[in-house]
Amino acid sequence: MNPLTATAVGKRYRSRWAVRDCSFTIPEGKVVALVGPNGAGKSTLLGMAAGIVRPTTGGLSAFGTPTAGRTHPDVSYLGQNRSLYHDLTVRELTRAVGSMNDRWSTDRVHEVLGLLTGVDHDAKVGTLSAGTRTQVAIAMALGRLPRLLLLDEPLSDLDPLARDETLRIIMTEVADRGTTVVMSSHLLTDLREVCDHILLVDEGRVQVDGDIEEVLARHRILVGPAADESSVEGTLVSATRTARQSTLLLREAAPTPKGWEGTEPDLESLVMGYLRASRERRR
Ligand SMILES: Nc1ncnc2c1ncn2[C@@H]1O[C@H](COP(=O)(O)OP(=O)(O)OP(=O)(O)O)[C@@H](O)[C@H]1O
Repeated sequence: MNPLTATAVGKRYRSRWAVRDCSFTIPEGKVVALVGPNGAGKSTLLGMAAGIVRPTTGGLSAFGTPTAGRTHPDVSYLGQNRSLYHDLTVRELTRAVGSMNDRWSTDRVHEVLGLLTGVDHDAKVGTLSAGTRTQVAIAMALGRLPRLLLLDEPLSDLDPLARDETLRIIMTEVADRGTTVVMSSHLLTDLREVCDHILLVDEGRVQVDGDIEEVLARHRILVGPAADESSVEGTLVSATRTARQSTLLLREAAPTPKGWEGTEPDLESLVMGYLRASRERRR
């Protein structure tokens, strides 16, 4: 059973669609980079996957069960607001969250916290830095022993060292337990380290969905003379142009024409190309 399947799912807030007609399947054991510009619908999608946001149309299912209205027992979700009890100490929080979950491992929480630098178990959660709070929240999410972990911008308020620690914890979780992870972030270099699947959304719709290596191999960056774009074949995603030179991101490009230089994009240039296209469309 796939950890997550979306079938024509949509969410409308008043007259505006935040997510529209999204269909995709996340295969088991994948680490998925959920990327897209601000306001693309990433948090809304994750909220629906966690059963916290109710879809307007279509639906999502986790391990074959519709997610609307409740979080599947095999799913852990870390929202952007982190939702922790600030008046409890880390130790008390671990006990409190444990008492709310049927399946729970305090040992797993301690194991994760033990890998992090300087988390004081007797400190009140509200006194921790935002970055440490995020790490504590990830430890709580892992304490539920999830088979699917949904993380909404888990790296956003972490310094480089804390980001590295957190990515290692996620990688260890995937390697040891085969957990499927869907993680939204704008930090593409960090995502590239851990993710093997990309889901790129823009204006609420899925633009790119697939294994990162395969997706990159389906795209080309061509650099060549601005006056000679007619010789280029393929689906143009976006372009940057100067008076003399064009840089094009293409999908399903034909062989590189004479006078042009063709390379496979890296994740950053691929996503940048799609974001640029999105900005152009909005203009
Ligand atoms: N509770 C809400 N009520 C009304 N509109 C909302 C609500 N939540 C999200 N939206 C709108 O839905 C759209 C998608 O928002 P969402 O937060 O899902 O995007 P995002 O891709 O996560 O953005 P970011 O990268 O900035 O976090 C935005 O236009 C946002 O303003």
